[in-house]
Amino acid sequence: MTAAAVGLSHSPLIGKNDPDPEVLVRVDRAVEGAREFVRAHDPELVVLYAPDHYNGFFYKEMPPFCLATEAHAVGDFGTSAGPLSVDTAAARALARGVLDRGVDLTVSARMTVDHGFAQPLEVLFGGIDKVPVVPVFVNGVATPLGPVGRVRALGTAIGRAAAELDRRVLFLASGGLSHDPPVPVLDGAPPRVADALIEGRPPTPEQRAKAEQRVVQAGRDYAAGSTAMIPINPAWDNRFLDHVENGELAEFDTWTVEGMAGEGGNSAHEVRTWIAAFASLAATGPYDLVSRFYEAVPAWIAGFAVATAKGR
Ligand SMILES: O=C(O)/C=C/c1cccc(O)c1O
Ligand SMILES: [Fe+2]
Repeated sequence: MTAAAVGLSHSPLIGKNDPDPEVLVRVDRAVEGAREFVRAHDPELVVLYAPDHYNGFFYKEMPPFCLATEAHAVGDFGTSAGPLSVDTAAARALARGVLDRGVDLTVSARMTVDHGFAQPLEVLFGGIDKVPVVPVFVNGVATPLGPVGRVRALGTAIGRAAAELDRRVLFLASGGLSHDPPVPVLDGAPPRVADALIEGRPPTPEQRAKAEQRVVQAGRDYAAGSTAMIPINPAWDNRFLDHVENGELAEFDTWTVEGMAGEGGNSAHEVRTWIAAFASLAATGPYDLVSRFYEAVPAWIAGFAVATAKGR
């Protein structure tokens, strides 16, 4: 089996609240490098690990992970709406393989996903329906969260199961690194907000537009430094990338939920997608990092990273 991995930060503020042109040039160059890497790998299957931001998963039932045998995107923040081209047979095989290896997994036969899934597919493949994909939701937003070691176990089990498919696979992670966007929190939320987070009633277009405008404004405030949000933490982000580069994934088992939020902000847990993807690649054999890019981009509320790796 030939396997590769890409880690890619997402931000719904890309194109809506952009940083200085020289930052954009550096990011674009890194993203184009990832596109070339993916083109050269020419994956027959993409296993996409991404979080959700209360568009598909709600507190009525909030699984730590969920693998989809079918999925459609809501089209938030201007990303595409509609079905992803899920490889249902491969998804079922991976779900079976994960459960057989003793890792509990929720399966969805109709998963709703947001920009966390749609953006990396658009950026790397030109659309949400261009490549056979198995979407895997990894909760990185809605506390309480379990130990990071369980994410690594999930990624390892998926990697081993994927190896049995005997296809060229790309493990793709969407999210992170350090960042603290104004995603609502259930704890202490006013009853109307709590009800929305629990029940997940679809917002009206007006409600969605208002919520998205709030995030855009937060990006402006973050960039201006006039905010109480936890700052982007380049030292923490680079420590994270060092461990990924060196294949020291077991190190993340010692990281705590509280420590990660304290150092990297409440959405730093999105790095769980990276841990899952690189654990999947590591489960197929030793890997080498091919490229690594990092830049703190407050306008996007993102410790923005792009990394590519392939099995030896
Ligand atoms: O409000 C949301 O749905 C998400 C916002 C956001 C902002 C910046 C970086 C991210 O990873 C996000 O999900
Ligand atoms: Fe996010």
